[in-house]
Amino acid sequence: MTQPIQPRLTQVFHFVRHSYADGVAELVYAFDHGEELIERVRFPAPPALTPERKHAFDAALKLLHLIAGISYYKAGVPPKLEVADGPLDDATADLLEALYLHGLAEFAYRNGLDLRGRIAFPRSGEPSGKVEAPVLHLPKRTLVPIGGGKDSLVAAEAIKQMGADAAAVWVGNSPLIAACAERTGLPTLNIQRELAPGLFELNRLGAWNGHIPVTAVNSAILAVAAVLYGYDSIAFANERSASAATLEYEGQQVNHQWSKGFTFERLLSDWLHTHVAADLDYCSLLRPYSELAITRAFSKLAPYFGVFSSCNRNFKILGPKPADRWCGQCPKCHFVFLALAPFLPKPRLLAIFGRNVLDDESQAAGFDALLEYHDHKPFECVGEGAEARAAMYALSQRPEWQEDALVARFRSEILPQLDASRLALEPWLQPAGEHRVPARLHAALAAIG
Ligand SMILES: CC(=O)N[C@H]1[C@@H](OP(=O)(O)OP(=O)(O)OC[C@H]2O[C@@H](n3ccc(=O)[nH]c3=O)[C@H](O)[C@@H]2O)O[C@H](CO)[C@@H](O)[C@@H]1O[C@H](C)C(=O)N[C@@H](C)C(=O)N[C@@H](CCC(=O)O)C(=O)O
Ligand SMILES: Nc1ncnc2c1ncn2[C@@H]1O[C@H](COP(=O)(O)OP(=O)(O)OP(=O)(O)O)[C@@H](O)[C@H]1O
Repeated sequence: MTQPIQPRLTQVFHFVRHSYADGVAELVYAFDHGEELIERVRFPAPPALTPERKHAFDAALKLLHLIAGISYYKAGVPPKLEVADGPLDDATADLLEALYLHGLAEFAYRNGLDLRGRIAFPRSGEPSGKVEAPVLHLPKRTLVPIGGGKDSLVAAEAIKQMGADAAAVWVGNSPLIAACAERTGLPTLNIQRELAPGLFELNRLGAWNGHIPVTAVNSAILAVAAVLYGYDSIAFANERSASAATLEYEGQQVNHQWSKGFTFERLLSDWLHTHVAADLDYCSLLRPYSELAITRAFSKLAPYFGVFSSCNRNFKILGPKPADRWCGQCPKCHFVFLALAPFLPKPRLLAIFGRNVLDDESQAAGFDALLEYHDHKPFECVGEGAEARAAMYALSQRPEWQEDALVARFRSEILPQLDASRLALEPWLQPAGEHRVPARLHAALAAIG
């Protein structure tokens, strides 16, 4: 019998092989000479792959193998990476090294590790990355990923408003996401993802564990899906605030949401244009918008109020799910409550959450972190500190909120220490900054503002 492997003591992480047959992709990894770790991604009702798309499909699948490996690599972070397929061109290695370094920055920070200089994918020395991949004449339709929260529903409604041909797509088996996707009224596509069971065993044996950039994994899965089913665009719902770091540590920015940020969006969209198809666009429809602009847009989408949730406790793979859609205790519950409050009648908001989080003194520390008051922003998908302060300030000026415990505390204790000229809500509602939304979807972008 082979001895179980001690992940933290391993020397090499192997990208062993990947394959695809009958709608099932198998992604295989191993540490040293340990047992194979096999992740499976299941694409429902797969159409036959046309010969014109085969090359693009293989390239997208290979990237998925390399990106999804991050869940397993992090268990041991060994010094060497080996790719059985052979070394990578520079553009591919650059993309992966950026993803593994920055996408695991929170993981490294919280585990007291420094991954700088440690992550090197084997390189062939081939520059590539400049020449466009062939045009595949993909059908003009859009995959709209649904995450169960407000952001993707705002994006889905904007796409519907412009009358674009689109499907609501999600990865995994969350019934909550399924209910949101169905509520959009768009055709749906549900892709299943099974992590290698061996990962949970490695965790039990004391593997390194922590946050991974899951949006990158979902993005790579959807790139494969776009080629397989025929979609020319993938329109995520990643907001402008996602590019802002959670904290800075020894000169390195640590961003919980790195793979939701604009740097990753640019890297992946360029890579897809040069390695998969010149007419496959990857973008975020919400990139120019702050969280507050998005919550304002969402406040008009009442049909979703009874089905959506941004509370990530709903989306755990293992263990029990919370009894309520909103746990009311976590940073996401705190932030979404606060960010919706300026735009919804108070009774409506309390009905969504089933409680008044801002009138609960036991949640003070959580809100302080959101406001970056005596703490840094939480490691979660929440807006910028200045954005949270603007929302809290707006509530502190409104009679219906002023007396609630945490708003009253803000008025008396925190507000006197702030520069009042920087607390206006209005500037946060204006679109700003770069985006990668292709021209044919610009009408959807405009529908949000
Ligand atoms: C749902 C959640 O927040 N999970 C994070 C949590 O995981 P936990 O151990 O409490 O339970 P499970 O989710 O059931 O995971 C079990 C173990 O499986 C491994 N794992 C899971 C998914 C995956 O894609 N890769 C994995 O390796 C991992 O070892 C788990 O322990 O804590 C974990 C450790 O900090 C996080 O890794 C789990 O986060 C999930 C990957 C996840 O889906 N998180 C999203 C809700 C999330 O954080 N989204 C970010 C997007 C950031 C980005 O750049 O993409 C956001 O919304 O800001
Ligand atoms: N399981 C999933 N399958 C496909 N896409 C997903 C999944 N989970 C999240 N996403 C997508 O990743 C992006 C970021 O997710 P995020 O959780 O920020 O959005 P959300 O769930 O729509 O909104 P909220 O910020 O309220 O949680 C969104 O485009 C979302 O649709």
